[in-house]
Amino acid sequence: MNQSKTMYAAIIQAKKENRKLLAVLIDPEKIKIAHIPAFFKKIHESIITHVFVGGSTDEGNQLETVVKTIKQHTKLPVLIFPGSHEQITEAADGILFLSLLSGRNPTYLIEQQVQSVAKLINSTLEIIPTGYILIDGGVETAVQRVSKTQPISQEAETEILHTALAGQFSGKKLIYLEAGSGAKKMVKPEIIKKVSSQLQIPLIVGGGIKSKTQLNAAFNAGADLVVIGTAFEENEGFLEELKR
Ligand SMILES: CC(C)=CCC/C(C)=C/CC/C(C)=C/CC/C(C)=C/COP(=O)(O)OP(=O)(O)O
Ligand SMILES: O=P(O)(O)OC[C@@H](O)CO
Ligand SMILES: [Mg+2]
Repeated sequence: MNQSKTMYAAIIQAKKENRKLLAVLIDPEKIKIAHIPAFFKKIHESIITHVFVGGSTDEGNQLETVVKTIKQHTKLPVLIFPGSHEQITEAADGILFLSLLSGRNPTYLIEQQVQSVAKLINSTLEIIPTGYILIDGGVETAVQRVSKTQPISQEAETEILHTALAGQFSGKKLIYLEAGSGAKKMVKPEIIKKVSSQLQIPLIVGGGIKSKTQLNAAFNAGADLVVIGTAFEENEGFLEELKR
C-alpha cells in the first residue's frame, strides 16, 4: 500500500530545497499498541516527517500489527527499517532495503536480501536500496550483536567516506550513517560533513541523538534525514520540544 512510489522522489526534492527531514523510529518490541493514538497526536504537532518501524529483533512478531495500527492514525509515510527478512509487511508504504556495508558478514550483505525476495516479489512496497554503515557509538549496540560485525571507528574518517561512496557507486539510493540505537556518542558532525559534502545521494544519520542541539548539529553538518528512536521512548517531552 504505497503512496504511488513517490517517497524517494520526495526525499530527493526535500534535499534539493534543503528542507530537513526527521523520522521517528518505532521499535515494534517496545511500543504499546494502546499508546499509538496518543503518541501520534504528539508526532503530528512536531516537525517529524517520516515514520520508520523496525528493530534489531522482533521477538513477538509485532511488526505487522504495529504498522497496521500506525497506518490508521497517520498520513505520514511509513517505512520499514528491517533488522531481518522477517520484518516485512504490505501494510507499510515502503522498505529501506538495507545492506550492511560496514561489515563483512555475507548474511547482512546479501543473504537477508535474497531471503526477503519471496515476500517482495509481488509487493507494492516502495523498495529503497540503502547502504547501511555502522559507526562506533561508544557502546556495543544491538546491530553489532545481531549482525556479528564491528562498527567503523569514528577516527577512521576516510574508511567511512569510502564505504559511503562505494555504496553510491554500487547504486544505493540512500546512505545511512548509524551510531546504533541508544549510542552514547552520535556520529560526529565532522564525519557527517565530510560524507555529505562528497555524496550525491541523500544522507540519513541516526543513533544517540537526544537533544535539539545534536539534531541541529546533524542537520547543519549535512544530514538530509535524521532518525530518533530511543530519546522519544525515554522522554516524550523531547518530542513536545520539537513543535512545528
Ligand atoms: C533487506 C532486508 C529485508 C533486510 C536487511 C537486513 C539487514 C541487512 C539489516 C542490517 C543489520 C541490522 C540488524 C539492522 C537493524 C536495524 C534496526 C531496526 C535497528 C534498531 O535497533 P533497536 O531494535 O532499536 O535496538 P535496541 O533494541 O538496542 O533499541
Ligand atoms: O534509538 P536511537 O539512538 O535514536 O537511534 C535511532 C536509529 O538510528 C537506530 O537504528
Ligand atoms: Mg531501539
